[in-house]
Amino acid sequence: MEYVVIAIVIVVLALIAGISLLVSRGRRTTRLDDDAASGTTLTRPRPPQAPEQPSGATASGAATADQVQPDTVQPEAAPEVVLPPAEPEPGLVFETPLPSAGRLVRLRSRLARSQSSLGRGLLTVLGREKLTEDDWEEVEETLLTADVGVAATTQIVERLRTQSMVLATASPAQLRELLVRELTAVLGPDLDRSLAVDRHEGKPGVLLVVGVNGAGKTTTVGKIARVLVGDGKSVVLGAADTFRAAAADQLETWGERVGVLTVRGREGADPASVAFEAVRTGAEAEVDTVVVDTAGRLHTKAGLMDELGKIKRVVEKQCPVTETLLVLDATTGQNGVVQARVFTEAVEVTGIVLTKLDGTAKGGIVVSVQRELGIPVKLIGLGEGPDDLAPFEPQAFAEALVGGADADRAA
Ligand SMILES: Nc1nc2c(ncn2[C@@H]2O[C@H](COP(=O)(O)OP(=O)(O)OP(=O)(O)O)[C@@H](O)[C@H]2O)c(=O)[nH]1
Repeated sequence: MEYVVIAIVIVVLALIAGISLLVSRGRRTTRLDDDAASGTTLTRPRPPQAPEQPSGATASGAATADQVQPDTVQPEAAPEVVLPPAEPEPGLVFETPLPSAGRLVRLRSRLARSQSSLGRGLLTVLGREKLTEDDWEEVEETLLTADVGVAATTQIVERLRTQSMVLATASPAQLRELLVRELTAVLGPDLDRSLAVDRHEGKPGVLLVVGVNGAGKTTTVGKIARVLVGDGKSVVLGAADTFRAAAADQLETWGERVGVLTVRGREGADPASVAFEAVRTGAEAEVDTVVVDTAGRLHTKAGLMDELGKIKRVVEKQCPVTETLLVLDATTGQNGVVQARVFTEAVEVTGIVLTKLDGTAKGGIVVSVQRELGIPVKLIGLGEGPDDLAPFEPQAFAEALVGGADADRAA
């Protein structure tokens, strides 16, 4: 009799284990409300099933944490439980973006609008046989129209003027080379543009992303996640823009595509608590980087300072904020720089992301933004595609603006 009872218990347990395995496999995301601070929910994509995963596809560290561990010890008397194969869920194969190095070169044709107005404009004038005062004025005007700014324009014109003799005899290729050199010089080639996103002293790097709504902030956070995953890092995203519910959905979708966990708040939740939770989760999962998106409502400067200051203070109870990126829309020109200043006064910005450079002929804005704010441009947005975000490289950028035989073909 005892044996019969034991056998029944074993069969029941085996069935329960089988059913729970099926349920967890079928889910697209895992809700972790119990783990979360009040007002916060976490979702993470299910790790891809081995047979569906293309070679090279990987999930970042956090996403693998909830993999189901079926009980491997089978009691002798238990009958075999045959589970039907898990239904493959469409769209759940994680993407592995290419590493970020060299992206600007690959995307240089996106700067075609700036290239034709700035680069070609300058080459046309400087290619003239003998440069008159009118020609120099044209050079100046071309640079100013491209938003290079007065100080840098003066510097470039002065330096070019001292090389008039060289210009007079230069071949088109030499002219391009000279122009690339002068543009590179005003782009701050020696500025440190590395992103402080690595783990340090046993804690993840924390990247705070701030900026005016509509500048492309949430999109940029999603693209940054892809850059980091492409560069082999594990990432957790924090959707601390709780002002607009769609922003969190948007971010979650970006995260899901590359197997990155997103920590989000319920609508209207305290942004600082979401940021705190994201960093706590990232620290526990021992990921490399936690990227936190923030709301950018430009209500009052005091309000903005309070909100960003609180997020930073609360986050830093666990880990220091290692990088604060300000997202700016390149198409807003000087207006954008004025708005940017408010953010730089509210929080210590360590780098600029200039978005929508593909949609403007004013590529010179990189120069003026850096000079006016005294902060290096670290990343540039060159389109709406998921991998249209590139690390900023002064020389490659100057080359793209001036154009060469290859660049002309690509454009
Ligand atoms: N052409 C182009 N469009 C971009 C770029 N970056 C972002 N965008 C677009 O800009 C629009 C606004 O982007 P969001 O990420 O929603 O802007 P946001 O700043 O987060 O706005 P909120 O979520 O309201 O705070 C979207 O249509 C993006 O696709 C870029 O580099 N080039």
